[in-house]
Amino acid sequence: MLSDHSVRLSYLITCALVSFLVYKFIVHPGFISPLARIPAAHWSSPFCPLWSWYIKLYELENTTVWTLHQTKGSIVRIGPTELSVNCYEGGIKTIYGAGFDKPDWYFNRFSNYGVDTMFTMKHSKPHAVRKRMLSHVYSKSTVLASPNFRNHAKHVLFDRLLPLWSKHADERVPLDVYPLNFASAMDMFMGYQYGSKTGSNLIQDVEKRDSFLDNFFRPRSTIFWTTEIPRINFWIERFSLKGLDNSSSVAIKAIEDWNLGLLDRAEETILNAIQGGIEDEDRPVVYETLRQKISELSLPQDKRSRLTDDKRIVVASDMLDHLAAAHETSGDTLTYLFYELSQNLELQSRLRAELLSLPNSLTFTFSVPISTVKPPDPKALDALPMLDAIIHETLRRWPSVPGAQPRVTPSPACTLAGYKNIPAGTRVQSYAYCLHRNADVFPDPETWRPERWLNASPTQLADMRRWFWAFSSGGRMCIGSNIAMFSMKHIVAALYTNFRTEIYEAGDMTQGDGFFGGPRGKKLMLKVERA
Ligand code: HEM
Repeated sequence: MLSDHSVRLSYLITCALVSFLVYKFIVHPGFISPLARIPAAHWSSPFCPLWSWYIKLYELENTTVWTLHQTKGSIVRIGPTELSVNCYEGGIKTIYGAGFDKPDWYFNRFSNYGVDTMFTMKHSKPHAVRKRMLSHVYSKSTVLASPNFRNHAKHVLFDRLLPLWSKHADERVPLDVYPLNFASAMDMFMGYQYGSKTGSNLIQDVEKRDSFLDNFFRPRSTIFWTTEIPRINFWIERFSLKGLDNSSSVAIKAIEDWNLGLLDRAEETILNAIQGGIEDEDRPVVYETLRQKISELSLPQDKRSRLTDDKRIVVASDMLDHLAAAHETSGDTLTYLFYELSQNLELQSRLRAELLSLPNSLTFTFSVPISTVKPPDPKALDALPMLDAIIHETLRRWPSVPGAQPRVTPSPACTLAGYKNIPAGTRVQSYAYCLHRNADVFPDPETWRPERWLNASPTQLADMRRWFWAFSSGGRMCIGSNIAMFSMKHIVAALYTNFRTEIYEAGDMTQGDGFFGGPRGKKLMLKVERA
């Protein structure tokens, strides 16, 4: 039998515990925390993350958060310690401009081989070291002046892409550009990354393309669990239940192994180059740069040294991240661009006139040997206003990374969107999907209208540039934005110099609601005609 004392003590302990829990999980987050003043997305948001998990799991996040910003203002509390911020001053300028750290979310979702990439690094100091290694190779001046890129782009366009489109035009067979655009973006990028010989040829090798895309997209079905609630997956794996989806692990492993194979071939190219030299086109520009910086070799004396295993994996992890970043984002952008342009023949004619005004236009015929083709001056191509406006408008209306880019507030507390004392450790995020729909900056935001970039006053244009967030902003903004823009410009210029397109059959073109945002229907069949 328990004594009266023990009963009273147990009673007191229970009361204290309940009071503590009520205070910690209800009173403090709902009424005392500085976050309590911020409009809540849902009545439960201050107390538990279930609502936030729900909109993510069911792929409703971007659209729901945008609806909330329209009614509740530029800052909304999505979960107990999770905020969405949709403004420039006190918003993206503070969060991303000041370089708030990244949460584990990035490592959980984007690390390769179990090691960090530049993209997944949490803290700004190690990130800055890695970024310094790569910023030169991805700078606009380097990309525009690169003999590798110039020769490789000519090869991809004139040997692979234009002949394929010509065949569809001549035989009047509709072309599904959805998978092809991933291939075009990938082939363009990987020549710069690993060299023309080692890089992919997914435009022509359809079997490899299908297998790569299947492996690449398969883990998406479990991405919510592995990134938002990784502990659940961890415990399931621990109890030998094989994780939530074993086929995802198999797919990830296949891609990681493929990338290691490419990396080893690029390594051989560098080691062999000491004897025979190396063609510009075959130089693995990005790989060679990072390999050299990571291994701290001082070429050419140490050119024969191989990377140690741990350094090889560090380089491989970043290389895989870059090729993944390059093909999906640019592929989706090209698909939406073709979708919009194919509904506007008049704009196609204006674009074609601009492209044909280049001193060396990208005109293609089967009878002209590729060795005699002189591609346009990179700076002249880059400066074409209509081409630039069409790509910018596509990235605005259909940003291929529309979703949340989470960061963690620093210590001491900060002010966001006019709300003071936001505690350290709060997850804060903005969405290109929402920023790009600000009607004060982009009137009639749902309409794809490239002219808005051409006709804006200098003040409007400055405002549009501040709110244009397709590549993010600040120290963690996309390092590949220049090569992405330049690759897409080459592809669009080559195709619309030579062809006219109309939609033959489109799948559901509604944008996927996640971090990435490709068309849900995964199909865009075009009718292609010679211009
Ligand atoms: C249309 C094409 C592209 C778009 C729209 C795009 C968009 C973005 C965005 C929004 C971010 C920031 C994401 C975040 O912080 O959550 C980012 C980061 C990044 N992107 Fe891209 N990207 C594109 C192409 C590329 C290409 C071609 C590369 C190849 C190098 C690349 C490599 C990266 C890397 C390495 C980061 C991480 C940067 C860092 O943390 O410092 N991206 N990209």
